[in-house]
Amino acid sequence: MSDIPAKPLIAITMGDPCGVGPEIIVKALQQPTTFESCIPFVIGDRGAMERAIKVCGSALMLHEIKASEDAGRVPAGSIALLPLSQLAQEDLQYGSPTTAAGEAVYGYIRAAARLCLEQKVAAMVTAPINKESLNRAGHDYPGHTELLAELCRTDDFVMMLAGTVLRVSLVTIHEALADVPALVTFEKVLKTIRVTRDGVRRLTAKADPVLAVLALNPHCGEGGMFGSHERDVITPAIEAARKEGINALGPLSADTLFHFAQQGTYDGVVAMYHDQGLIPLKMLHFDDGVNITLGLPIVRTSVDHGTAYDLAGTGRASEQSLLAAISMAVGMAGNPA
Ligand SMILES: NC(=O)C1=CN([C@@H]2O[C@H](COP(=O)(O)OP(=O)(O)OC[C@H]3O[C@@H](n4cnc5c(N)ncnc54)[C@H](O)[C@@H]3O)[C@@H](O)[C@H]2O)C=CC1
Ligand SMILES: NCC(=O)COP(=O)(O)O
Repeated sequence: MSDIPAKPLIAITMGDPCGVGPEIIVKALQQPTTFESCIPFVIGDRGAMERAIKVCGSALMLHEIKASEDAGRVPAGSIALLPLSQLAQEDLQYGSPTTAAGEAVYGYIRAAARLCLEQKVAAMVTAPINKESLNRAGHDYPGHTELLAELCRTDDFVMMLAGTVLRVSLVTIHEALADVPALVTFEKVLKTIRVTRDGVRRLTAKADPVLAVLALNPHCGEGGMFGSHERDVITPAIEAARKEGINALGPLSADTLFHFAQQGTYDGVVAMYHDQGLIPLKMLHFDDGVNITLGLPIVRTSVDHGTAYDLAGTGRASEQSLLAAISMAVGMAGNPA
């Protein structure tokens, strides 16, 4: 029997205390509509959240809770906060994350994942972190995605960014461009197609979504003149996926594909590397884009942007992507895989 109440409990991790995370959380939780579909609470730091409330000129109060199940009992007009750190002033300097901040951030993510795995909350939504400070604190992960995959003990995870029109998943994520070709293997392409198909089914309720699989090289390698990944790796992976009944098409040239994808021709796009997929995604969906980790046994969504140090402390960062991430998490939690 799960402890999750009728309205889903959503754990929001505060992210880097030196970035815009705390502010966009306050701005999102200021909107009464956020509470219509879920019970959100924040896992983070009191000092950072109090400062964010001031920065945003908000009338919200902080209400500390001791356990996730208390989140539904906080008075209206409050933010439920599960405090997991007590950072010092020097760890709260905008734009200058410290090792202590990196350690705190790690604690928020771990705690949220554990609550999801124990089914005490329906989903976790993450505010942006600084990956360098996470690593400086001794946690050697390129981002939330890989950390969560390890906590959930799975290798079959995929990063997808989704907006109202485009959904793009990535075969390789945070890798130096020079390393990408060696990492685009038959197994990784096939796994990404499979996990993307399952994810798109869950997001769209379409039984047989159409997936466009991108080439790695210009003009799909131009018959081998500009590379052989299309012939040797990507086409065989698409063929294997099609034999499994997955409606995957390609390889398709990345330069033209997004023109058609933005017209709604495909239900999902499988890109070979980070910027190939995320530049068009953010061109179209910077405001409403959501980062989703597919393939986990838990629901995790996130904003599509980073710590935005240039805006931290101004109250000007947009909360739209966080609102979309909360809404997506609520939808996914109500529509199990
Ligand atoms: N999910 C996560 O935890 C993510 C973390 N990052 C981390 O964030 C840090 C900074 O990364 P950047 O590449 O500079 O990307 P960034 O997204 O932080 O900033 C890029 C540009 O977008 C603007 N921007 C970002 N969020 C905004 C918002 N909510 N409203 C209005 N404008 C916004 C910034 O002001 C900046 O001009 C890095 O340490 C990176 O690893 C980046 C992406 C996702
Ligand atoms: N570019 C997307 C990104 O950096 C998000 O990474 P993660 O922290 O969600 O793994």
